[in-house]
Amino acid sequence: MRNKFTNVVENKNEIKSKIINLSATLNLPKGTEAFISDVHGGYDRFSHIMRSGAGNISKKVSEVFSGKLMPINQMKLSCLIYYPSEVLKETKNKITDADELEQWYMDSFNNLIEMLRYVANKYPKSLVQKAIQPDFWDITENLLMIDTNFKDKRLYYQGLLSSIERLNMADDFIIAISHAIQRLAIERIHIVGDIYDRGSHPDLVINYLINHWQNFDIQWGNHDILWMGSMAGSKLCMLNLIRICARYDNLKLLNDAYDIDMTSMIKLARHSYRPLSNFDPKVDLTEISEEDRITDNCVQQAATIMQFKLEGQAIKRRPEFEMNDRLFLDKLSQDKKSVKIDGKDYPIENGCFQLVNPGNPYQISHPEQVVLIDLINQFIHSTKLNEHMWFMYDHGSMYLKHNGNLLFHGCVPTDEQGNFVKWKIDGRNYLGKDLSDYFQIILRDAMRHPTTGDCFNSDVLWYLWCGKDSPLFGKDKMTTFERYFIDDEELQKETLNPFYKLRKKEWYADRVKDEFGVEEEGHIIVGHTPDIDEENLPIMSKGKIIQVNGGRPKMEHNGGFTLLYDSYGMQLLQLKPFISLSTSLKDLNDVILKRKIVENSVERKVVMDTDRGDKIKQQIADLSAELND
Ligand SMILES: O=P(O)(O)OC[C@H]1O[C@](O)(COP(=O)(O)O)[C@@H](O)[C@@H]1O
Ligand SMILES: [Mn+2]
Repeated sequence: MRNKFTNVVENKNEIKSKIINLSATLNLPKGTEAFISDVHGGYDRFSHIMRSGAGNISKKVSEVFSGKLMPINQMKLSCLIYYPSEVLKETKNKITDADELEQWYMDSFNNLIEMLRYVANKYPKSLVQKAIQPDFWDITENLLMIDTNFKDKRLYYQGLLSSIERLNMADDFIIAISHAIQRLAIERIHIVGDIYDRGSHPDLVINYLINHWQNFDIQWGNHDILWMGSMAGSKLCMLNLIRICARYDNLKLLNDAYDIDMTSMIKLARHSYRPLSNFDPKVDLTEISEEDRITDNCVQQAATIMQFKLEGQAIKRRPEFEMNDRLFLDKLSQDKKSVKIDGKDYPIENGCFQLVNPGNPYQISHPEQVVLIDLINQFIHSTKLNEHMWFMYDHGSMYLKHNGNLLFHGCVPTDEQGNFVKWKIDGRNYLGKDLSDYFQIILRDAMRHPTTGDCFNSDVLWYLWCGKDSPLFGKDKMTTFERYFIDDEELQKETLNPFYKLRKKEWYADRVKDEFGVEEEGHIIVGHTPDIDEENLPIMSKGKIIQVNGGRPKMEHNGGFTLLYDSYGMQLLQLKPFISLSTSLKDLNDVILKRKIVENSVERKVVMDTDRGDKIKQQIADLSAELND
């Protein structure tokens, strides 16, 4: 008969076994973290990086199969893991002989299970189970546990595999195992900003994260702010966003992904503007229709002019932003063919100021106002946009401290001497960490209370996009006007904040680390600036600051840099440029061009040394206290 005493003992045993499991987890090797940034809507490339475990899968394949598989077959196995459905389809087309195909399935099963066993050994069983499609868990668990060195077990193992084939589950099983390997190859993914703009599918990047990754975080980039700000009702964020969408032939994205109907804008643009060469979309013009080119071109003009008008109003409303040098519409000559800057006249190339009223140049015309109201209301109310932007908010921050490292997209605004710059706003000075915290509070408030009026929050979010003391922008000015209309490189130049020179100095890196409370061994990991060359190497101040970046789409020499941080240390990976999925499959293209060790751990790092380890230790302490009650 059960009594109270038996229950207490059982309960205590349960607590004890939890403590034992948690303590064992503390000694597992630290999981691999991947840092990537500046995705810029390039979904295919992003998915290619994710599927390859940011380069970690081919590394692990070679660890497991060196000496057993030829390099070309290792590469084939990696590709099967990255793109199981595509490779399966291609293989079935290529191999027509039934026995040969069966052999291929057998080899693939064996190799995949071996890989799964290898990547799973860092995780407790519960996490491995989470990574595997539920209906395949039982079989997978059995296959993982079997030691094929024993003859009986080998027969059992082969039996399982042939039943999978016989029951026509082979393809689904291969796909499920490959996905599980993809997931387990990286424990946590950090996206160091700029998921949005320029590329055509930031929405798919977010959907991918929603569906695939439990473990990731986002540090917002300047471009992400445009999207979150638009949802919060900032018309300036929205106009910049629309201008960039038109500039990269992505207007369709607004309708397809976010149900935002651009008809009113397109009508106004096509009615009031004629195509001009400086507004042609920045894509291969032979790949888009003439209709789309004209629409992109005219919408870009309409959005640009409305942007300059509303910017003028904001600059005048907020003298504390110190952006008077961004006022141009009141400096146009009467015929609008030149502009006076610092007392000098510059000819305007391809002007489009027909909707600018010389008597009141920053005034929005009535037809423009109608379009603005229509669009901003759609942005605020788009269900999908709200879902994605809250997702960005909930998983994101201005900066993050994780496992001893500090992550942010841009910079800490600094003067030439290395002192953090004070930004005076609302009667207070903010600098360094406080400045970033301040922007985060404003963003949260703005998103919670969307409003289309010319409010303070919206103005601050626009400043975060392009103001000189914005930690996400990190440049002295955004020369959009000059770059569209004035053929003068000097005027078009945007100068980086001194942070970017100083970050090569160790003393300065230490100053930033101190400001954010980062420990001695910690690193600072940033994104944002894509220009990597001899002058600007990605590993700075003896590895204290590391630059990751997605590179520019289709750049031939630079596919960007990602960083892996595993139990053995940190490695910076230079990626091959991503051309397209079909090229990668055809050429069996891996992602990595070069690897560079940033740091080797003296001792292999284990979960105990990580933030997750701290949480587990706390859980153990709580359970132990319960035991002693
Ligand atoms: O490449 P585009 O479309 O001309 O955009 C250039 C603008 O983008 C910016 O570089 C900001 O974008 P990034 O954050 O990707 O650098 C501005 O400084 C610049 O004015
Ligand atoms: Mn950026």
